[in-house]
Amino acid sequence: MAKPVSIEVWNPNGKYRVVSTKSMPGTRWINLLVQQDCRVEICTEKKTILSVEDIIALIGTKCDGVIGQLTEDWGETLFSALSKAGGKAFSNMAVGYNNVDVEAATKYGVAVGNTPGVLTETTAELAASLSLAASRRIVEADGFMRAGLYDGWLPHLFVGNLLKGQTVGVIGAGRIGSAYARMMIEGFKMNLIYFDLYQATRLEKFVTAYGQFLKASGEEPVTWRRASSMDEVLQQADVISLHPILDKTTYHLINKERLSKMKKEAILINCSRGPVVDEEALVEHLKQNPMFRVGLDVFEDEPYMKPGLADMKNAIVVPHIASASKWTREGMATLAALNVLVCIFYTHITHFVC
Ligand SMILES: NC(=O)c1ccc[n+]([C@@H]2O[C@H](COP(=O)([O-])OP(=O)(O)OC[C@H]3O[C@@H](n4cnc5c(N)ncnc54)[C@H](O)[C@@H]3O)[C@@H](O)[C@H]2O)c1
Ligand SMILES: O=C(O)[C@H](O)CO
Repeated sequence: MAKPVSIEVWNPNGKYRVVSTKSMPGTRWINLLVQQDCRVEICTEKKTILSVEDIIALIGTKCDGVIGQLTEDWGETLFSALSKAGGKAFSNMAVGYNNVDVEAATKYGVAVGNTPGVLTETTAELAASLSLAASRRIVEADGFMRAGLYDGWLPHLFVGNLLKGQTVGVIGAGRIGSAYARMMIEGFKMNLIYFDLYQATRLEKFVTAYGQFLKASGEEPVTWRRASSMDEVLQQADVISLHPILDKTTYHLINKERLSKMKKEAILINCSRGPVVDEEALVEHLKQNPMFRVGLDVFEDEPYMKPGLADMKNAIVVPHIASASKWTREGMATLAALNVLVCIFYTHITHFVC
């Protein structure tokens, strides 16, 4: 018998039972569920990452739908438990769903949802922030000031890279990759090179039009190029940002060999998923190339960092906060609740991951 898990309950007499494995920002998502006659149970256990056993205890013997988190392992065991409890719906509160086995969900008749779109700009803004922080060495310089080491202006003090006129490389030019590219092009007049399995037509049209606008204003126009291989991006770009999904094709997409193809003073940003980068190889590369810089929001063995990474001055590390704006997090919670409601009321839906 699994240990009971502490919960908070809304609308105790609701007809449908919906469980959220975490408290989520705002109340709109709770109100939406309550208005549709759901009893909402929110896990209040003081534990950041719930185990499969904890979630089985939360699901119990009757559960119509669950809102879960990217830190949880939604595979065969949980979908089988949810299905046994009469559950028809699961939504990840995330756009990435590499923690969800969609095939297993389909086998047990549970529809799966995710939360795309509402986090696009917020995530792209963090990638842009990390790009700026890395190029102008902001975190290093902040540490230097706080340590009381500043004793006057010097021509060589914290010299970084100018972004204007340089090339931004985007790997995975989907929603977030394209939004990031626009920020870097519009904001800093960078040229674009990108690699994706599909053509990013809207992005290309935007850069063409912006280039024409700049030219008409007497400025140097920006340019774009769709690379035929990822290596072209690695060799040519000054700042490279990773935005693909995590799957078999993108696991360790950046490895020792590929790092060696990048410019010595390049900047690498990862706001996608940790395992897209071979983090051990990255630590070694950072040690060998002090002018190479990285900005990381995600880690291979999250929440841990590979040995040595925390000591590297040329690395900026933040704890998976790319989608962490109030508007976005409330939007993700609302979308996750709507996903579950749609699946409870339209039971023929099997999956609609976007
Ligand atoms: N750090 C965070 O907090 C955070 C926030 C949001 C999203 N994410 C991650 O970002 C990912 C992308 O989100 P999105 O909304 O832009 O998704 P999206 O589906 O719009 O974009 C992903 C792009 O990657 C491309 N792609 C897939 N395989 C590829 C490959 N092998 N090589 C090159 N490109 C490839 C796809 O064609 C697509 O254009 C999510 O799956 C998630 O893992 C992280
Ligand atoms: O995939 C996602 O949505 C992020 O990692 C968290 O917002």
